[in-house]
Amino acid sequence: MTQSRDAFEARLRQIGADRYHDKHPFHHLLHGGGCTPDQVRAWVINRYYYQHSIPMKDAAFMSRVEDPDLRRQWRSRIEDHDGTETNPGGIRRWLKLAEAVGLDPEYVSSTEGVLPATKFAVDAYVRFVREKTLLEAVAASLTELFAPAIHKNRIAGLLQNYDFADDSSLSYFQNRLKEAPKDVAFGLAWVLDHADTQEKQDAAAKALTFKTDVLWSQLDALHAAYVEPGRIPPGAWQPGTGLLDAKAA
Ligand SMILES: O=C(O)c1cc(C(=O)O)c2c(n1)C(=O)C(=O)c1cc(C(=O)O)[nH]c1-2
Repeated sequence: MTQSRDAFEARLRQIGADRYHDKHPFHHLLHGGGCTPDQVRAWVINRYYYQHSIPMKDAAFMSRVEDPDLRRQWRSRIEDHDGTETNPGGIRRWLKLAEAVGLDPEYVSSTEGVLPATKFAVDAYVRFVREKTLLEAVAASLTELFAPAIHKNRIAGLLQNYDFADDSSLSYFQNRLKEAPKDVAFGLAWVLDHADTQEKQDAAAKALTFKTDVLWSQLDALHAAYVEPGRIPPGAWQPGTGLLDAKAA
């Protein structure tokens, strides 16, 4: 049976409550101050791959949209990450964080050393958005409903626990707190408007579930490689490499 708008929204929110990556042990370690400097670096290197792929995902989405009003709404997402003449954009802000934790931003932006599972998961998200219906693509972006809470926790946890954390190094997250709410309000309303049959509601819920898997599996890979059991796959980043100091020396 097709759910009411409110019941369907509650179903989507429950997916986040059950499966969002704020529950992953790696995030508890990171936000609680339990990560070593190298574990923080590994997170920054791998998460960069997500950041660099998000605008490509949004461009893939826009390339399939025929409605100029929807494209107009969507394109600010690309500018938020890639920047404009007046805004450095999220990718540059992420590289500031990379420098603050002692990484060479050129190394990080080369995406060498990214874990294979990170690439598989993130590339699967871009492919999903390229190939599935527009409804499924927008529904997959709705994990951002749950992101402001994790960004707030992260800012507070990093400021409290790590010397590298300050307004400049954490500017990526401060900005997302301003940018994400408008995106997600639009995306949620669009999904609620367009998922008007049971079949479409099921497909949207499945897309959001898929996206929680994309996020969770990245942290599983990070945890296995750099925390427990510490099995770094061939070709992935080795602590002691890709550092700023090495470049200065
Ligand atoms: O730090 C996080 O936990 C987190 C999660 C997510 C998300 O839920 O997909 C995004 C972001 N951050 C983020 O910064 C971001 O720009 C973003 C874009 C998207 C998307 O799917 O279009 N998700 C996310």
